[in-house]
Amino acid sequence: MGLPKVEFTILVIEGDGIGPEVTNEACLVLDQLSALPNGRASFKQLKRLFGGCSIDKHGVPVTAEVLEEGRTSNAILMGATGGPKWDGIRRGVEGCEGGTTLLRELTDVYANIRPCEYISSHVSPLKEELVQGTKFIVVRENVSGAFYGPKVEEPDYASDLWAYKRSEVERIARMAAHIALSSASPVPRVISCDKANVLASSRLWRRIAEETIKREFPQVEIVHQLADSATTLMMMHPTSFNGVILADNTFGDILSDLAAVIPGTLGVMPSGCLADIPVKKWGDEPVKGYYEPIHGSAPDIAGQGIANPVGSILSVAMMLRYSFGMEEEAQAVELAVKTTLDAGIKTKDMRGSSSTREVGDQVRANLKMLLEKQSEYS
Ligand SMILES: NC(=O)C1=CN([C@@H]2O[C@H](COP(=O)(O)OP(=O)(O)OC[C@H]3O[C@@H](n4cnc5c(N)ncnc54)[C@H](O)[C@@H]3O)[C@@H](O)[C@H]2O)C=CC1
Ligand SMILES: CC(C)CC(=O)C(=O)O
Repeated sequence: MGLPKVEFTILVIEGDGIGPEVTNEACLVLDQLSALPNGRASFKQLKRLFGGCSIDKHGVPVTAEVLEEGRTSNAILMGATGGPKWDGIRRGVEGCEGGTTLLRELTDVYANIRPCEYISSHVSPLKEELVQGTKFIVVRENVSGAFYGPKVEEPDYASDLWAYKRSEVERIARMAAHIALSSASPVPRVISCDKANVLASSRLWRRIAEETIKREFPQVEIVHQLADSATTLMMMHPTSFNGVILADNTFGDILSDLAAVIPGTLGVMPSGCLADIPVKKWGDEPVKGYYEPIHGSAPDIAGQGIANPVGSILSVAMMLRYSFGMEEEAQAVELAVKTTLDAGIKTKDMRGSSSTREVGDQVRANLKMLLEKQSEYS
């Protein structure tokens, strides 16, 4: 008899629009891993309302009970929230987006890790020779800056305070250096993007990021790039960003969505928000993480069964790696996705004709074979 499985509790927030469709495929991957006779972990899923569906039922985007489950669970898997129905409710934490920022803040998931790798499927609007070989990871500060500063919202005046403290920049710079030294990054290099020519918060950002990385990670190169010209360079020479892009909450959000042009669709981009440096190996204390595809609720395609579940499934791979130290399982999920896409099983956004469910089914069929092979050799 093998060792008893470790049970992890996952708060699952399917959310709105395509959220439930893509999250369902990712949850089935977790079920598949839980059911493995010789697997090392099982995943208890708490499916809860959040965002627009919670507003409709409870009048708030997130209830106190769900926030508490977010705080106490080992990890969170999120679909996406929001949509035109709730666009009018956006002040404070009353709206869908406010619920999301509140949960991020409460769980202190300060580092949003957003990998971008070129997947050859000929849907990138950029020339193949430009995008080939692109591999970078955006490390975005996730719980401060303009998203969180006090807001003034009057009929004829509005403002958002875009502020950073030394400690906030230090910890995200450490995370960026850590990721730059991991196997996720092709080179030990951090490209920090800011607007130090204009914004005071960016000047602090640049100075502290540079000091922290030079002092604590001398083996990591740090370079700086203004965030506006970074957008042009990213489209003209994507591989010049290979390594880690470090950016604050606002610039990181924009640069990582822009990065979706490289694979050619938002639908394949995963992300993880971490509350600490990732788990090094299986058995270490889990690191709290909040995982979600980077896309939104895509109301234009919701309910049609054509949403791409790849970003959500790859977010589960990130959860396995970064929160639980399950590297072999994470790699198996990633390979199962790659094999599925290489075989032409793709949704419409990748010029395929498969449904969300067909892509998910094929990923799980491939994963089954890969896990069986892994267990033969272990
Ligand atoms: N984390 C979250 O909950 C986020 C929520 N949102 C919310 O989502 C709503 C819609 O926002 P948009 O700006 O339209 O961004 P979006 O990411 O939902 O959609 C942008 C475009 O990408 C396509 N797309 C997105 N995900 C896809 C997938 N998995 N498969 C195939 N195509 C996909 C959509 O069809 C659309 O044409 C808004 O209410 C926004 O606030 C936006 C970003 C993040
Ligand atoms: C709070 C989110 C809905 C905004 C967003 O686009 C993000 O941070 O990913």
